Amino acid sequence: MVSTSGDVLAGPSIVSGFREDLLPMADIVTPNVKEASALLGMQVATVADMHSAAKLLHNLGPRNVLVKGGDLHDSSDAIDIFFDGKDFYELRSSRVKTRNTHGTGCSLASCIAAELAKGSPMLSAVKVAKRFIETALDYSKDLVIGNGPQGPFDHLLRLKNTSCRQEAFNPSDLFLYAVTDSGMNKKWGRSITDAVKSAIEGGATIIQLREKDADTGEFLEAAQACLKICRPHGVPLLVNDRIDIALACDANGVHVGQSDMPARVARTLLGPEKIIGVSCKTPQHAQQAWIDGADYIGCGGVYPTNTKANNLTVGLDGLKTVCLSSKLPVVAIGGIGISNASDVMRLGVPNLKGIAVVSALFDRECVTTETKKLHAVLTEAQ
Ligand SMILES: Cc1ncc(COP(=O)(O)OP(=O)(O)O)c(N)n1
Ligand SMILES: Cc1ncsc1CCOP(=O)(O)O
Repeated sequence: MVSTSGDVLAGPSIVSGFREDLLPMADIVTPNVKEASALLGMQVATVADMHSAAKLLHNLGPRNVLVKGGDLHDSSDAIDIFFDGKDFYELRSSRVKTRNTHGTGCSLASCIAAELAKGSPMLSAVKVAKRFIETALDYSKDLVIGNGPQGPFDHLLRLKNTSCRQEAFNPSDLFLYAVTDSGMNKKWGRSITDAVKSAIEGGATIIQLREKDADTGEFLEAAQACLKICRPHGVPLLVNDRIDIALACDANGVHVGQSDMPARVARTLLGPEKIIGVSCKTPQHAQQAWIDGADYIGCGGVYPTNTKANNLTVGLDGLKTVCLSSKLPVVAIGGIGISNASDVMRLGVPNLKGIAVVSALFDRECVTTETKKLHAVLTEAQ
């Protein structure tokens, strides 16, 4: 109805057609703030207005409403308000600085439709679409095409040669998740790079650097060296807690806890392509992680552990409850090793994708041997 550039594309008769005929039939309506203003005859200029507009538009009949706030430039994030008639969700993505925004609304709506056709629930479809648009905007932000105030963005990025870009997150990478510990490596007289090399040799599918004692310079150097080991094997490397280190070395992503940098802020800082994991002990944590744009959650301690002091044990029941409430893939953590890994994997919840382990790999003499053994147990339990 009103393009991102502000051009009015539909006159009054079309607006009333929308209100009276189309909206009552729609599963979702996705107006930008100018379109919401035109449909409702009110000014929609703040996030609070977007909430009111979503509710008023919902009263016109569509099952779901997404009011898009990309044109509200006073926020550093692009904030959209999703309303399903019951709950409001504030969906954020980082604002990509570019003039190439022509076609974003149509692409977002098409992407939602495609996700729905694949069987996704509405809110998941909206979230996937929003991430896709953010990625495409970032991908095409520097294109120079035409002379107008706005340029087109390139939504065919996935069809192009993207070898220089990071691979999308694959939940099956969570299968055997090795989390390093500087104290344990010191105890066994090995460097962090040797520890990572050995874990990969044994079959670890993703690595997290959890270096609680390292100072910043030392941590960065270790992360850079570990990346050189991980990349050729296609094993993602995540950094525990330290968004700055992940950014500085261009790691694949981060893992954050409930008292660390919120995942929503981490997403803004890291952009759409990096992997973000969040520690969750409750369904509420899991719901928030999903809203905040995380890629997976780590749930535990499943069993008591000496590796993390004062850590609450949630047990297999707690793990199952979190998995069942989570829309994101889950990796179990805490006290897991060869003797109990199959009990965890046989929990019977499809989004439980693997186990994350510290001491069962690194508080051992031979990391490669222990990783191989654990890999075999997991494979058997699949
Ligand atoms: C995969 C995974 N899950 C959970 C954690 C725990 O993270 P956090 O709660 O931030 O605690 P610390 O690791 O920082 O002590 C994790 N690291 N990895
Ligand atoms: C970091 C962390 N978060 C929850 S439990 C835990 C420690 C896991 O270590 P281990 O595998 O040695 O029990």
